[in-house]
Amino acid sequence: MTLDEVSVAFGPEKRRKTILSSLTMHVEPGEFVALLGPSGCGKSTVLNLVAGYLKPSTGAVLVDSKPVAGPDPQRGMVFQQHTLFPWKTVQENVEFGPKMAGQPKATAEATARTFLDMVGLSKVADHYPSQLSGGMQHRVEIARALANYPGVLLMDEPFGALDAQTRLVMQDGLLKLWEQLKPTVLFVTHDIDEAVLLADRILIMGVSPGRVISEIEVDIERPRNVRAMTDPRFGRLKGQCLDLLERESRKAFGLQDDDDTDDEASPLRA
Ligand SMILES: Nc1ncnc2c1ncn2[C@@H]1O[C@H](COP(=O)(O)OP(=O)(O)OP(=O)(O)O)[C@@H](O)[C@H]1O
Repeated sequence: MTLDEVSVAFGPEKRRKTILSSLTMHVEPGEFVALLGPSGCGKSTVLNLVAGYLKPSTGAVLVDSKPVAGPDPQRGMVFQQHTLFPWKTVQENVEFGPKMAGQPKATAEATARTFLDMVGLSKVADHYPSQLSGGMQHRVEIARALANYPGVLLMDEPFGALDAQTRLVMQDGLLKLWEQLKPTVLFVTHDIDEAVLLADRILIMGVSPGRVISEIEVDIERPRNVRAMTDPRFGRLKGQCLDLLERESRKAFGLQDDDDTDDEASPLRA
């Protein structure tokens, strides 16, 4: 997946606001990349571009070396808010995509069962979304996206609304699913721990206009689980992310940078 010199601007000509400018990033097939950045820097906009919900004002968005022309089930999106069909059961929600893709009824049902099993929800297949907890609904969302066997999984703060415990379970589950299926993942989060735990690489975005300002390789071996958080490298990587994000967040809020006089020590110089 490649975004090449992408810019996005919204609004009428006189009050046009540039959201992304000359943004370039490349994600290898099967790579797990997290996007971190201050609120409003354009993380969701990047996902919307790759999903095909939005076209760049300039530049190119390529998946499998082809320009993204519009939404495609091969690029599955999982949001923070729930988007399940409330009138369909869990099973029906998950088999919807395979059926729309033309799978025979029995095959679509089997595909849905496979993915519900993977996310540990076979027992509630005949429940309606309203009968499930928030965490369970998220697992259905993930099963629904995966049931299309997407090459690319786009996740927009998928666990942002969950309590800390449920979040750990979901992160562990996602690590396992990713190991099994190896989709390319672009994962937006505000949570530094989550980014370090899950990603192969973290892209830090800056504001005004949004662009990638730095990238951090996560050199903690896989397969991983939540215990990776106790690895000494985890703390070091977290510190690097914090330094970069703190500076960008101050900028986003229009605050003076404490380190302006000490540029040599700035992590941005690394
Ligand atoms: N359709 C639109 N029309 C006008 N402005 C938009 C539109 N979509 C996004 N924006 C603006 O683009 C900027 C970036 O939004 P985006 O949601 O991509 O940021 P983000 O980094 O994901 O933010 P957050 O972390 O708060 O979710 C914001 O200032 C937002 O108001």
